[in-house]
Amino acid sequence: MSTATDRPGRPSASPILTVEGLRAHIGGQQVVEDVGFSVPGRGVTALLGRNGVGKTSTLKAVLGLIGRTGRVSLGGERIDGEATHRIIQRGVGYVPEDREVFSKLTVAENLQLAVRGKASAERREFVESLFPDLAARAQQPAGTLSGGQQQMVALARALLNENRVLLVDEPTKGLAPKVVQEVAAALETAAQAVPILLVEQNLAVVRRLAAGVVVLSGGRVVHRADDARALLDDEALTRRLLGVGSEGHGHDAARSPDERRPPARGAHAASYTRSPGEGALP
Ligand SMILES: Nc1ncnc2c1ncn2[C@@H]1O[C@H](COP(=O)(O)OP(=O)(O)OP(=O)(O)O)[C@@H](O)[C@H]1O
Repeated sequence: MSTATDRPGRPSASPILTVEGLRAHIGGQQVVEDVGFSVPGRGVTALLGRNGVGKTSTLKAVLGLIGRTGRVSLGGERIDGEATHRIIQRGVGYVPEDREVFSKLTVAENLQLAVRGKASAERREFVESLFPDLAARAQQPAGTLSGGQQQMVALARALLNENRVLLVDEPTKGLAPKVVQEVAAALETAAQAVPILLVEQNLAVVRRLAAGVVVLSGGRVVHRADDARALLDDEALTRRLLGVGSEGHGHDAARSPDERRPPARGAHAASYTRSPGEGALP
């Protein structure tokens, strides 16, 4: 069933996903400790933090892919008691960090396998307009695609379904600067149709896409704000929370003409966890 939050141009701002007191463990190790935040019913919310602070684990805990306790609500209804496949059926789309395409299957087969029920013609057209390259490569084995093209397949799979929220884990990781911009553009358009919780290490992409921001450290939320740019504009705070300054990482096109400056060398590819800087963990 389609929902108001799921239709392009008709989003809702009330929280679609709420997480309270979330704790999760992997092999006996506590990796998420008392995490709480909410994802508004529109736009992109960034989940940030240095390497190993629990971002991926938080997404997996929401989906019930790892052992967890706490409350997870989708559109006000508890889903933490449900199995992962039910949570996904309810409309929580997941684009994992490693993309997980079926390499021997074609692009078309990868997309067909992912669709729950039947995608509407409107939705197929929306996805095709976002990723025209995939239609041209429909019969190509997914394993022969570039990393960027595989990322497009992973995003297309999630977008073909009528999800109420998407959890997208490091979609630009390892991609060339030009492809990073293509993936960011696709996410920007996708976010008009479905709210996104985005784990992303490229701060230029965060600046371009994110409205709200949640920062983790040591499995806990250490910063939460409705305005991601307020964090990124605060050089000292960004350095303290993420270990790298935001200077030179900003998406130039997103700045006013007065603010524009030549990008720092490697700015588009820069990620905060690759250059830890001198900031201490808060
Ligand atoms: N399969 C696993 N087995 C054991 N420990 C794990 C496993 N996966 C993650 N961890 C540990 O859980 C903690 C959180 O990892 P997680 O991948 O959630 O962090 P992250 O913030 O997403 O990191 P990154 O930015 O590097 O992807 C880390 O200490 C990590 O070593």
